[in-house]
Amino acid sequence: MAIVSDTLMWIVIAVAAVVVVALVAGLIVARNRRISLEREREEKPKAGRYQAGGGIAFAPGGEDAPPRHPVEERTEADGEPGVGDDAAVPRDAPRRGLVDVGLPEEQPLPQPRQAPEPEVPAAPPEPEPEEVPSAEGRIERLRGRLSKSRSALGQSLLGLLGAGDLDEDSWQDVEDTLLVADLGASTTTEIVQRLRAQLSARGVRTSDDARALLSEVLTEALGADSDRAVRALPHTVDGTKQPAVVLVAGVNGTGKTTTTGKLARVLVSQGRSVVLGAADTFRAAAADQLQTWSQRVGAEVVRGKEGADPASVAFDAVKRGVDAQADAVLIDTAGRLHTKTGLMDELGKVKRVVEKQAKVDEVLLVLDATTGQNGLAQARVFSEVIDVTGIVLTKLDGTAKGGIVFQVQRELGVPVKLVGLGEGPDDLAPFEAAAFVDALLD
Ligand SMILES: Nc1nc2c(ncn2[C@@H]2O[C@H](COP(=O)(O)OP(=O)(O)OP(=O)(O)O)[C@@H](O)[C@H]2O)c(=O)[nH]1
Repeated sequence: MAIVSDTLMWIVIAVAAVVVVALVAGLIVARNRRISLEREREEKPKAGRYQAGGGIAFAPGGEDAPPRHPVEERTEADGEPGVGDDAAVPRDAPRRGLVDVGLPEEQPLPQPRQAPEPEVPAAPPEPEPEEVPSAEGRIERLRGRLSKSRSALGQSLLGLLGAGDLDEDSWQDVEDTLLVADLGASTTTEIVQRLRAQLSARGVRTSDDARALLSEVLTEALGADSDRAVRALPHTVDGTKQPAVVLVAGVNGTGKTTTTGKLARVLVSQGRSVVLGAADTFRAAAADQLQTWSQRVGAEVVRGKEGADPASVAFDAVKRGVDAQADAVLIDTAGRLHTKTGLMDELGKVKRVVEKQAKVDEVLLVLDATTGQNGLAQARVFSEVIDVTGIVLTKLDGTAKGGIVFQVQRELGVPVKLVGLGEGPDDLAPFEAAAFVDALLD
């Protein structure tokens, strides 16, 4: 009897031990599973091979954060969710699911006024910013205005290349065409070499092929991806808003004042506040001309007495811009021959004096496209004195020498940022390599 009860007791103990072991093992497995799931969840966002396709878009701070998933801004037009979307309800679905939206806090109803407020004299109406055509519109204009350059460069090149196999004489003609259009010797040699290599490699036979090749080679020679943004927007220094300072320089009559006025017009039309500095104190008419522009576009102008030190006028303009928290200060300087050392020194001084209180963000050298090779000599000297950051090529509407763009950029390493296409207030366009080449070849 005792033996039977002992055996029973051992069986019970063994079963209990097996149950305890099974429970512990089960707990450990369950715990491990949970941990591994959490790890998986932690590691997901690393997305190892993810490569962003485009640059980060920035916007000025201080604005209300947009809703996290603004349905109306989703780009999927075909009902498929895009990258980054949650399981989006397609645009064309009859009903969207529930979306959490923030409700505006209850506002107290406006109380009727007890007593009429004292009358405040009405402020004079703000001058309406004049409407400025879009960049696309300007490029269209560029197409139209470049007719002369077109016949000189694009059409002759297309005629030559589209003719099929080229002999040495024909290549000589291609070279001459590029030289006549002011592309300069080194750019011409480089372009011809590339054309020769590609023409046979690609087996170019039709005029469409020739056009595509020419367009590619010329666009590349212009540096399609150069940074051509004009630094004319404000920035912050030690928490304080600083206007962008733009210095406009060049030889006499290239179009500095006109370009300064046109640029101010574009900025003001985009809601920017602009102070113009009339640092051309040689010619009273120049300051008057800038003042007229300022009235026309709704910008403030700072000018000195005739014959005043241009550096001090420029200094005052920047000071005014800083004090008034303007967005940009555009300083128009007097025309000067690059060969006159004294005048070039004076220009260097203007920049140095301005920099005592604010960095000069953009130094625009205005070149007259009709002056061809001479423009290059000017650009070199100006660049040495004031460290040019961008070129404005004016009067492209009246020249067959648009090719100077290639040379200036190549030799100075400074991008052409703007082009002048006429005397009108809207005849200033951004320079875009592909569009420019298109305009040459169309
Ligand atoms: N066709 C054409 N004319 C232009 C263009 N830009 C300026 N002009 C004209 O060129 C002339 C000289 O322009 P300004 O702006 O006075 O030149 P500036 O460089 O300020 O002259 P200075 O102060 O004397 O050195 C004016 O008649 C302008 O209307 C352009 O892109 N195309």
